[in-house]
Amino acid sequence: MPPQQHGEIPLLVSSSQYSSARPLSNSVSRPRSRLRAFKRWMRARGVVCSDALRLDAADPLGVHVRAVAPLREGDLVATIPRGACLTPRTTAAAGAIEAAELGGCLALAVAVMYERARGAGSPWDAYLQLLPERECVPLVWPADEAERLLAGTELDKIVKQDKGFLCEDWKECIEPLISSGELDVHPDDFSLDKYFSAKTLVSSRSFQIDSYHGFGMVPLADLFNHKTDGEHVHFTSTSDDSDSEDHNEQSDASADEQSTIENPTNSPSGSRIDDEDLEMVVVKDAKEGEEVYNTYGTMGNAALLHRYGFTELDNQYDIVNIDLAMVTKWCTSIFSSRHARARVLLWRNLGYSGCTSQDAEYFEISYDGEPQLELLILLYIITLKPDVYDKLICVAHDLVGDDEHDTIYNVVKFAEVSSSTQNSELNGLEELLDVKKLLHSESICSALRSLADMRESLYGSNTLEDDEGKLQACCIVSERKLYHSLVLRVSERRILYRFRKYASSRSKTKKRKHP
Ligand SMILES: C[S@@+](CC[C@H](N)C(=O)[O-])C[C@H]1O[C@@H](n2cnc3c(N)ncnc32)[C@H](O)[C@@H]1O
Repeated sequence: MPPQQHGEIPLLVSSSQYSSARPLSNSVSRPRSRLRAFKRWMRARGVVCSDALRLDAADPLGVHVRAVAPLREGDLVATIPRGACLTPRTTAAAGAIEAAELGGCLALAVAVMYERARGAGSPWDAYLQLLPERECVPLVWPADEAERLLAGTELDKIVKQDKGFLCEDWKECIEPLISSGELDVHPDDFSLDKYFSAKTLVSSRSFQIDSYHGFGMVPLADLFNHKTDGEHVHFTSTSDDSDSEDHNEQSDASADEQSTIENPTNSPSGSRIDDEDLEMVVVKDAKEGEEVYNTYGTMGNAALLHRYGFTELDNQYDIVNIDLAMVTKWCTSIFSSRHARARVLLWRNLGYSGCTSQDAEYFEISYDGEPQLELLILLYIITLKPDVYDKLICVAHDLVGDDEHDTIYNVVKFAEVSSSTQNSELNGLEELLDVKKLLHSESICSALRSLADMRESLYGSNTLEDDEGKLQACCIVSERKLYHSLVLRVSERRILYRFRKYASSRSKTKKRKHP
């Protein structure tokens, strides 16, 4: 078989099928009659959906929205009263949520569990009936499957960590709520399992509404599928000047602090309430018959799979990370541990660091295989000759510039002058100051290739071509977890392929110019 063109694999199904594919189990629980009931519910709750849109519940795919007439930029296609949204403020559990001082996504998950438990008695029953029991995100995949399918990927270990944190939240916040008796719910309706299910819905379909409501489920707005850089509509508020609420918000705590809508009315508890309707506005024309997409933000496949349970082929926002721990491991395979510690320390003293998340520090490799500048600088410092390093540590503080580029310019200039003077081999000022070239020396490029190999080895013994073959043979609908985990693996390994190519081409260019 000829090798695959990296970065391109054929779509296995049509793009509209791909966009809204759901496992069969969901389709069984969401027949079209539920869609009809939801439309009646929308009318009763003042939710207005333009006649130019059609809501489709195509079995076995999920709900998606289609244009039945051409849509033009600026068209208003939906209005949703804030009161129709299910939020920690609008739920009948609002008092208990406030008393327990629950906030953010946890508060919304309680609201969802509570209204689900009320069944037909809930004002959101017809809406909730339309939602899947749970979104197929890795959090709710069987543990052994998640471990096997995500091994080596950016989501490896994260799912286990998530589960740990959510179990803690449940024990600390939800169990006491059940035992307090304040909500008068059956414990089964607030079980850990139900909490996980609610969390998947919150992570995949909630929006930050405003400072009064916080996170909420926004009926109708949450029926649009996502397309990276290809959305037709934005979710917004008439009073939201910043236009910041155009996508589903994430479940991380930082999202709690995001800017919200200015509210003109005061609520009893002091917050100001905005009563203007939320809106969906067309931002890009759509043809009759086209699926109408929203955007959930620009993110790589790991984030898409983590929060929403799907991936996109050839996603330009994809990245692969190389842990600092992996860099030090590579370093100690060549130099001593003392060397590794000292060089990392100097790098830090120069004001550099990697990206951080929880307890990990890492470097990003972009979609086109380019490593983060901080990694190149660290490798430059690691590979400095001992005498240059000795001189550098004495003046490190004086070399710290206004930004990372200033600093690296100062450091490289100092290091090159130090080594060249000693060898009496100055190559001329121009050569000295070509920082980019100096950060791609043969030794640094060789380190990059070793790091690519080390990162690649995390995927196990099969090759990228093996994964590509499996992906082509896999069914997006009946093998959803396998399909999306393969897209994630393949996308990441293609980045590593480009990363290796990047390292090889840089060192070759340098060799040709300076034989
Ligand atoms: C906000 S909902 C969108 C409406 C959803 N299709 C439904 O059936 O209700 C988000 C979920 O839709 C699905 N989805 C959205 N965009 C998708 C896409 N481009 N490809 C595959 N699934 C997508 C994912 O399951 C995601 O968690």
